Amino acid sequence: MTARLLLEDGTLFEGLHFGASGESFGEVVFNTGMTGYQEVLTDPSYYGQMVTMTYPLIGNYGCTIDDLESTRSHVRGLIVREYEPVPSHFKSESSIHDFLVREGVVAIAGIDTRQLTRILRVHGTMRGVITSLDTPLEELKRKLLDYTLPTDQIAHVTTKAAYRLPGEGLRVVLLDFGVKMGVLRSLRARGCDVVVMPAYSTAQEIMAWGPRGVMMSNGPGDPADLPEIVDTLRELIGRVPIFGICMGHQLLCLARGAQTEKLRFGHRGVNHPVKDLRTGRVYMTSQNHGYVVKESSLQDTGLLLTHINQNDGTVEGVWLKQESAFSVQYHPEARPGPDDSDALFDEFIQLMEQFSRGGVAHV
Ligand SMILES: NC(=O)CC[C@H](N)C(=O)O
Repeated sequence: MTARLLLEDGTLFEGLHFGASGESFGEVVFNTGMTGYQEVLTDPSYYGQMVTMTYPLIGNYGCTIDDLESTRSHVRGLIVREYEPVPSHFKSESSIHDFLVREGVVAIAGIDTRQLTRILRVHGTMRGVITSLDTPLEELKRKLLDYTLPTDQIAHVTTKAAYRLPGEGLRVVLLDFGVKMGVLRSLRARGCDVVVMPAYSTAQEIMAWGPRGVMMSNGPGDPADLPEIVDTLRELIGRVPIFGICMGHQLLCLARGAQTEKLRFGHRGVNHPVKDLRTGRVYMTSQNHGYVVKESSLQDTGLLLTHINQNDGTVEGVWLKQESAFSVQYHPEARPGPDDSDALFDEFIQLMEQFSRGGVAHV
């Protein structure tokens, strides 16, 4: 069975169909991880995107409940060089094909993913459509040009109601913009009493839980589309320690008056080198973002630049010392990816403890 991938610049790839049948539109992005396809498929930050994996063989170790980053898949499509229908791993519970069928994700294999990635690197991420149907090419082109990328992604992935994951340790409110299980796991591994709250919770609702700290999660879409959340954050900064990851980092910076912009092709993969400017150490990090904080806009915001990307020099972390808030553009929860930066969660715990010793009232 064949499938086609059409890009908005008119490039057409013909390949083999696998996964769910149908026609699916989204923003085409690439991920450079050798492994981690299931975490990518279930990371809510990919909501509305179609992902091509640059590693040429996908599906060889199958799928397992242990590798889920949320309860379902959020990508609009998967594009691979070769997919393996018969997985080989002791933990595998299903093939990637069966997983994609269950999740309704249309996929295409057998195309030159290096060529596709080069197109995206040169011209930037763009809209695309994967189809297993016989739609005439001209009609497909028209439909693709009519397709607009969503702007309300967070509404689709945030929790509808607050819920608590009880723990013996410090209470943390986690603002859910599309949280990955890895972030929750990292907090719970440190005993935190986690309250997960909807993205649009007010500062009053958040502080009513008496949190010792607020964690702001990863999430899909453009942070500049979320002015109400930025206003809420502005109210929280300085009242309670804050730790932001990826979308959470971008929102913290916006709340201090910095700006974000879209990268041409983003950072998605598990081997992005990041330098901690405070120590000079370089860490391998897991990343998934298309937007970035503009370094020039950090001036006069009080945000201290703490981390930069070694590949392109972009902002990877900031610190608000007086206000006990910090954030990183990358993923210390490392799902998938290296856990070099796991200690950031310990820093958050220390920050919350210090803040309490400072005797500052939370509410
Ligand atoms: N993983 C994330 O939180 C991504 C943040 C934002 N959606 C971006 O693409 O930059």
